[in-house]
Amino acid sequence: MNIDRRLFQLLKEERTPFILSIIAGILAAGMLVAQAYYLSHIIDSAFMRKTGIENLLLPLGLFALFSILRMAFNWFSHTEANRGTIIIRKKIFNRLTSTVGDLGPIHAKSVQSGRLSTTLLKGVEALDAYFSQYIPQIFFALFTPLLIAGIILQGDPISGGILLITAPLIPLFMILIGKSASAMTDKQWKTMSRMSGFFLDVLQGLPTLKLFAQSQRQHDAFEKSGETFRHATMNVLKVAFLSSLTLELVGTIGTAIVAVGIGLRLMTGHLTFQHALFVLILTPDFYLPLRQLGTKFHAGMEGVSASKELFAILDQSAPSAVQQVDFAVQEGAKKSPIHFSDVSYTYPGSSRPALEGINATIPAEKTTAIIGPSGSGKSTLINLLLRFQDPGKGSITINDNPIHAIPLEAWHKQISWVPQHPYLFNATLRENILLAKRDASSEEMEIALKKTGLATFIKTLPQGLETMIGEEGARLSGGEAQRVALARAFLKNAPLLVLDEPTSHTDPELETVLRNSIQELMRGRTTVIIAHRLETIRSAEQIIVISEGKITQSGTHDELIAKGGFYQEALLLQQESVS
Ligand SMILES: Nc1ncnc2c1ncn2[C@@H]1O[C@H](COP(=O)(O)OP(=O)(O)OP(=O)(O)O)[C@@H](O)[C@H]1O
Repeated sequence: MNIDRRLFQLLKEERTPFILSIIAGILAAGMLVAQAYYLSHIIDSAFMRKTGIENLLLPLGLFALFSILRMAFNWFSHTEANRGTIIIRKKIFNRLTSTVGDLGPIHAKSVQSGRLSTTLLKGVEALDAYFSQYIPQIFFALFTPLLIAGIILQGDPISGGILLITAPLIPLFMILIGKSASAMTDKQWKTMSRMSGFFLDVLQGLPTLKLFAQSQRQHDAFEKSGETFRHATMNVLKVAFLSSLTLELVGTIGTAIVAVGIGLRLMTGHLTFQHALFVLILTPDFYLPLRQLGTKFHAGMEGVSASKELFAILDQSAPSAVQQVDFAVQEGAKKSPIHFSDVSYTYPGSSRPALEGINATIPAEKTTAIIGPSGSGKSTLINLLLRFQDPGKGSITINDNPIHAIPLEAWHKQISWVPQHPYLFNATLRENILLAKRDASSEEMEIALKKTGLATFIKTLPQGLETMIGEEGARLSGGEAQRVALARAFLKNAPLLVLDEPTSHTDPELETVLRNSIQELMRGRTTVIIAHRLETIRSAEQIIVISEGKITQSGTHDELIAKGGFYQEALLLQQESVS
């Protein structure tokens, strides 16, 4: 993977602002030469030839004009480069978020969230210096010295020759130092993203660490990780300073040689004062873009290192949609059963399938309860139905269409999902509920709140529906969060309902509210529920028993009781625990 080529590809897609930036930068270089010419002319006329002020007015005016123009071109050049960079940043961020979205929550869970967020936010930010500074500087470092050398060569071949001989030393040193700088910046970036992942992990697991008296150990580990990062950063800085020093040295020595040469020829009368001054003014500006290229190279390096992780995300192919069936025209789909035909799924990196040879029919507008021991594959089955992952083998069809041929958004519109631990955003309660239907009317909202028993709870909140509920719903109990998820499902009013029945709420009053809400929600919908309560299981029109990734039993409550096996045993256990 050639990163630079891929970054250039991004640049090519948004080239206009960069072309404008480079043209403006080149015009600014032209203004610089004109400025130097008029400055040397003014000084020569005023001090050597003692010209009257009236004859200096025009050159002074032109000098001021070129100075203003140079500033304007430089400003425009920076603005355009920044504008282009913002467009690229936005584009790459959108591509990344849509790839992460397409890869689904299973992929997001499999990577450290701290590391992922560092890559998405800081990684994209790190591209700034690469595009807005380093790339335009490559062109300025090529063009400006050539322009200046070309002009100096015409009137003073010796100075021009010195410039042309010393100039290549700068890129040469840059290449030599750049190689080790690149490896060090890579290391620094990797250490930083690893440290972010570790930090978030520790932060999220702090209560657990405290309970197991492990917080000091983690603190030490974090300190060690910080030290590694400090070390990596110092190494990068050392190389950057060494590089600056070398480039400054070449520039200064080159300027000094030109100055000595000019001085000698001035004394022997081989050069006019004005021309000598003109060359002396321009010489530092000959080296400046080359030296700046060195500095900007180091600033851009972080972007190159970050882009390796960014492209690694973009390269992960999202599950492919075979043939996009227009779900909108599939009117009958709402009332159609869903068929699982020989479905198998193995998690990436796992040697054992989580589901194997699943054949089942989910009847339309009826309730199917999924039961089975922990780790048997219930959630995996639900994830396949939700298309968080696609089956490795076999197919899931509705109305004769494989569900993965339906556009993902259209499929998700048909489903309400109520997980065990619903995700709540750091927003108001209203915003969290309206996530299901942005344009819900106040009547719809009222009904959803009433049906989930949230209406009474909201009255106890200081700001009612406008109360901020904190990150991951920090201010809500597990039961309240579940009710928010149910309210979302009521608002969405989708024909397919996928539920993971709550297990952990002991308050009998709340349990009755939740159960009644769920029962009402299930009415008239195709429901798949990972069921834990006897009552829910018993009232389901179909029960599917999963064990070790396979369907071991299916049927109604009475049928399964008659057959014996896991269902009957689990039922007996539950009854015993209740009594
Ligand atoms: N992201 C994952 N990567 C690898 N293996 C996984 C992943 N998620 C689940 N598994 C494995 O797949 C199998 C089925 O897991 P699944 O979560 O579907 O079980 P479950 O029946 O829902 O369990 P529970 O009732 O405890 O929630 C288990 O062996 C589990 O270890």
